[in-house]
Amino acid sequence: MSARNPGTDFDLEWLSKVRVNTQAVLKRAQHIQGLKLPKKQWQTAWLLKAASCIDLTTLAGDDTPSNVHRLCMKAIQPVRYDLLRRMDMHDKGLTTAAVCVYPSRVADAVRSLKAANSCLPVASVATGFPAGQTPLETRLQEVRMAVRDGATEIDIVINRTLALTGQWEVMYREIVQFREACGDAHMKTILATGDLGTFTNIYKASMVAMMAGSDFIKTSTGKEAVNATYPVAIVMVRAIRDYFLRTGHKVGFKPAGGIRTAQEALVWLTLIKEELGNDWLHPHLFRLGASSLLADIERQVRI
Ligand SMILES: O=C[C@H](O)COP(=O)(O)O
Repeated sequence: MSARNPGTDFDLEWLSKVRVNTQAVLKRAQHIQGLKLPKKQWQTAWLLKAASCIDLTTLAGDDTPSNVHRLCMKAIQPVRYDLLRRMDMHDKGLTTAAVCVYPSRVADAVRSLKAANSCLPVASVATGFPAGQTPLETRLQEVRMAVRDGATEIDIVINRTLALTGQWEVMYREIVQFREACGDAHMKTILATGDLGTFTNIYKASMVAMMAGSDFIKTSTGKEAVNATYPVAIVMVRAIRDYFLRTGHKVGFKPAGGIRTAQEALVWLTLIKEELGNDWLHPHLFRLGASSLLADIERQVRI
C-alpha cells in the first residue's frame, strides 16, 4: 500500500459547486471502451498485471473455513505453475493483491495464509455490509473486531441514507470515525454507486470519502442491482484526480461487482491508464474486487 491519505477538513463549498455533465461522462466512457486493447503479445503481461491487482473475494452466506482456505491458496498461486513457467514468470512471486472476506471469516483467512507462510493482506468488508443499515456503534465495533482478528484492509460501506438526503457533513464524520477504528489498517470506502441516483451524488460521495481519509474509493458491494460501470468509474477517477491536484494525496480506486471476464479487466486497466496514468496501475492504488474473474484470466493466459 502507498502512503496513506490523511484526509482534509470538511469543505462544503468545494462540494456545492459540483455539477457533473452526464453526456460528457457517457461519451468519455464510450470512447474508453472503444479504444484498442493491448496487442496479443502484450495481453498476457496485462492479464498478469490484472491478476496482481485482484482482491480475491468470497462474500457468501455459506462461506466456511474450507472455502476461505481454498480462496487463500488460489490467491497465493493465482495462475497455474506450469503456465507461469512457460512464460518464465514462475519465480516472480505473482499473487493477487489481497483476499477479501466477511468479518467472521477473517481469522480463518489469517490462519490459512499464516500456515502457508504468506503475508498476503486480508481485507474485510465491514460497517453492516452491504446495506450499512445498522447502528453506528455496531458498525464501528465491526471494524475494530475485523482489525483485531488480523484484517489489514477494511472495506467500509457508506451510509446511503445520508448521501441521498444530502447530509454530507454527517457522512464525513461517520467515515472519519471508521478511519479511526481502522487504526493502521487501510480503508477502502464503498460508495454503492448503484444506489446513489446521480453522477453528481457519486462525485460528491467520492470527495467526502476522500476528505474523510479513505485510502481507496470503491464502486460497489457486488450486491446492488447495478455494480461497477465505466461511466461511474469516470466520475470517481475524475474526483480522485481533482483531490490529488488539490491536496497532493493519491487515493486508490477499486471497481467491484460483476467483473467476470479477462476482456473487462483489460478495459479497466486501460481506463486507469488513460484517466490517472501509470502511477495508478499498481496494487497500492488500483484493485479489482472480484470473486470469479480469475478463472477467465487463467483461461485466456493458457490460450
Ligand atoms: O467486493 C467485491 C465484490 O463483492 C465482488 O463481487 P462479484 O462477486 O460480483 O465479483
